[in-house]
Amino acid sequence: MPPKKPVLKSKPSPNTPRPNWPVFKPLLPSSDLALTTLLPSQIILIHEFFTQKLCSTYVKFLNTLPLVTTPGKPKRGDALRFNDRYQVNDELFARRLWEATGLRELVCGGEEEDGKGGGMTEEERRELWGGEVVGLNPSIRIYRYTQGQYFDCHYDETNDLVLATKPSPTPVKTTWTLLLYLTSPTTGCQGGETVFHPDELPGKKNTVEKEIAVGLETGMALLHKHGHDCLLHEGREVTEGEKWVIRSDLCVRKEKSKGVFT
Ligand SMILES: O=C(O)CCC(=O)C(=O)O
Ligand SMILES: [Fe+2]
Repeated sequence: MPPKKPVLKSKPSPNTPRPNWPVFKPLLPSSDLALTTLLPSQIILIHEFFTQKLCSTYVKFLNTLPLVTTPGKPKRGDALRFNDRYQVNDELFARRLWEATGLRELVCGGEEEDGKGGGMTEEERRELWGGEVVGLNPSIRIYRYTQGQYFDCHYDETNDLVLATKPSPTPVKTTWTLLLYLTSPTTGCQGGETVFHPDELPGKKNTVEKEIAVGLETGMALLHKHGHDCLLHEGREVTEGEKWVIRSDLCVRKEKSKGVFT
């Protein structure tokens, strides 16, 4: 049996103060954004989710945060990642990223589309996203990769969370990873592709025949399914310049059946 591939565990740090994030301006009108399927039910892209100008504003701002270089040597079973990171629990920012950018309409369908946005029915959306998407994971992770840094092959795991919604909290689980790239070759960053690999785990039905390398594009968002169906993937080594990423996850409502949340 091949060795078990590491799973990425994310630990939010509850006491980090909320950063004074720049406003999301300028953005393209949400009607100009679309979900582009790269691999059905697995990898979806949103080109120009952030404009180039907004990305450059964010990179300048994120540079002022106290990023910490992750140690080259992970704990047993953790993925080897080597980058500079900042992690904060920020429900407000997660909500803004969900509501003020057009992401919610893209994922859940807009009102004007009569509940059938993007040609998908309500049922198809639930099937695709793994339930009713209610927002983004408040655990916001910022990555900076400089020359020679990378994120080794791993799977992203599902997390169970409780969102602090009003009037009552909402139990959720994460189902898809969101990566928002703020830099690319046009800003002087070479390498750093997110690469999905075939994997040889016995009985794993969600795999790819050939590797899929997604090149960086300034302002592009990438969504990929995680948890049980996660594809083996890596953040390839950056060979020049800096790669900046904002990471969160889609959260779906946990269904309560027979008194148990699933
Ligand atoms: O930076 C990348 O391209 C990949 C990041 C990643 O895989 C993760 O955050 O789990
Ligand atoms: Fe990952």
